[in-house]
Amino acid sequence: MMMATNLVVYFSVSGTTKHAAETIAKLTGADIAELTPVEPYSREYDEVVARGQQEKDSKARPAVEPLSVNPNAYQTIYVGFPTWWGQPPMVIQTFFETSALKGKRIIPFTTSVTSTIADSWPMLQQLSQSAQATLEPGLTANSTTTIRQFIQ
Ligand SMILES: Cc1cc2nc3c(=O)[nH]c(=O)nc-3n(C[C@H](O)[C@H](O)[C@H](O)COP(=O)(O)O)c2cc1C
Repeated sequence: MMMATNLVVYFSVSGTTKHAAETIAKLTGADIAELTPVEPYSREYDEVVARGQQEKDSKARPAVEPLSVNPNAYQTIYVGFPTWWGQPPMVIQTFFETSALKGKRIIPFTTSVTSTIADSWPMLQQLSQSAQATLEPGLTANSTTTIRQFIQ
């Protein structure tokens, strides 16, 4: 079996980013891997908000389980996350800092209510620079139509 050269890595709490990630993987023929925190997030919205806020304020790096694939085997990595307070959740920082991403193309995507991928750009730029990865224009993946247009 030929290995895909693209990988979709995503973090999702309530399933919206998971759905977007699956759509991107299907349209691009990419492999897909979920970024899973060692300590799962609650299903209760208020608890997610409280934990997310605490992690953001303390600049936490929540531990994540090893990915089901080795990102090093791919050239292009789509990295997806829900926007939390106008930026990526801190597990995305964990991912960038604990993966060997040197020389990789990173295409970020986010789901949100109103925020766009541009809001997350400063943090993504900083993380990509530190990882010596190339940050490519990404997308706000709130609809299948937008995803289709981007992939075309
Ligand atoms: C802790 C928290 C913070 C959020 N902050 C924002 C925000 O700043 N901007 C926005 O548009 N949506 C915000 N949202 C909404 C989520 O980005 C949106 O519901 C997202 O699609 C959820 O993705 P998921 O189902 O993959 O977890 C926030 C949600 C949570 C739980």
